[in-house]
Amino acid sequence: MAVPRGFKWSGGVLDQAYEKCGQVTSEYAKTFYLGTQLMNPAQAKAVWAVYVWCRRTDELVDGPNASKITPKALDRWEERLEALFDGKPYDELDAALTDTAARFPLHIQPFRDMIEGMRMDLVKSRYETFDELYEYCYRVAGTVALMCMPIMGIEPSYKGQLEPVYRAALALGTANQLTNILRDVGEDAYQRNRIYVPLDELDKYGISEKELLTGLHAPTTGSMDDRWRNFMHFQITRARQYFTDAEGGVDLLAPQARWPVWSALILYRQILDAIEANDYDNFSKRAYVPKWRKMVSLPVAYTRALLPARRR
Ligand SMILES: CC(C)=CCC/C(C)=C/CC/C(C)=C/CC/C(C)=C/[C@@H]1[C@@H](COP(=O)(O)OP(=O)(O)O)[C@]1(C)CC/C=C(\C)CC/C=C(\C)CCC=C(C)C
Ligand SMILES: [Mn+2]
Repeated sequence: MAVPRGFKWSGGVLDQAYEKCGQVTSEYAKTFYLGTQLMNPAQAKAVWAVYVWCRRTDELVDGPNASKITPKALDRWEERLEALFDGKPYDELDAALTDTAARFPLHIQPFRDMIEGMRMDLVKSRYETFDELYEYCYRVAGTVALMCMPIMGIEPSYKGQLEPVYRAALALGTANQLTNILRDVGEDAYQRNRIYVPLDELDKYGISEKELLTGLHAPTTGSMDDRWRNFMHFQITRARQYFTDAEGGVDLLAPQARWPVWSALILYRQILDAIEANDYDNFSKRAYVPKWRKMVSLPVAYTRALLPARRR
């Protein structure tokens, strides 16, 4: 709900707004939420505010009202973004992000870029090449890394270039989104007529667009077609490479950010293992990481966060 002109966002109202952001994060993204528990309270609240803005942005094109969303609605959402960075939030959840942007050196551009990624979803349902897909991954996921970096911070004793750290951060966003895409191939094709995997790569493996839209089970056995297995093996190898590229940057983050980021990295990467374990059937099965495996991964992530690479 919009607030009256001139309303002052302060104290209790802001506390409530952040509390709501925390609730939404814990409900929709338990692992991210858990990760924020190791940060100091100001950082945790800031990540919740960013999370909620990202979730609301994604909901515009993927949520229950998605079929009614027009480019105009995204223009309006972008105006709200500009206003909230200008200190004039529209509602209390926006106000939490306004406050976050005043406390941390957030830049507005990754937020704008994410909206641009959602605009792509409104008009584009096929990607010809990996370069095109990479651009989409940057917009909807690499941007998340850029939004979070100023909140998480860099290891204080690190005196090197920032570029490798940011490269690693972008790699993690890309890896996560490629993983999302590989997990959801069937759902995206059947329910949304969307194909994110590059068409020229499908073609290289002798797979047509039409086959992908109907599912690639072998007609006699019902198991996966070998062309699809080989194609998926290639896609998974590339996604794993992005996770590996991200690893090098985690030790360069401020100590309290390392555990959450290792957790996100290790847990998301396991979705790729789960796709393999399903014999690459991402048409009739949804790859997921069981709760017990998540629980085992958290101490592993913690140990990695404590031990820099050279002592691991
Ligand atoms: C040096 C180094 C490695 C630094 C780390 C930098 C960093 C913090 C990277 C985080 C990268 C990250 C978590 C990316 C999220 C990617 C993602 C899941 C994007 C989703 C897009 C669209 O997906 P789709 O519609 O295909 O999928 P669904 O079926 O809808 O899931 C998004 C949904 C875009 C919106 C993103 C979010 C809602 C998640 C935002 C998350 C945070 C702000 C929390 C990050 C916090 C921690 C602790 C990592
Ligand atoms: Mn989505």
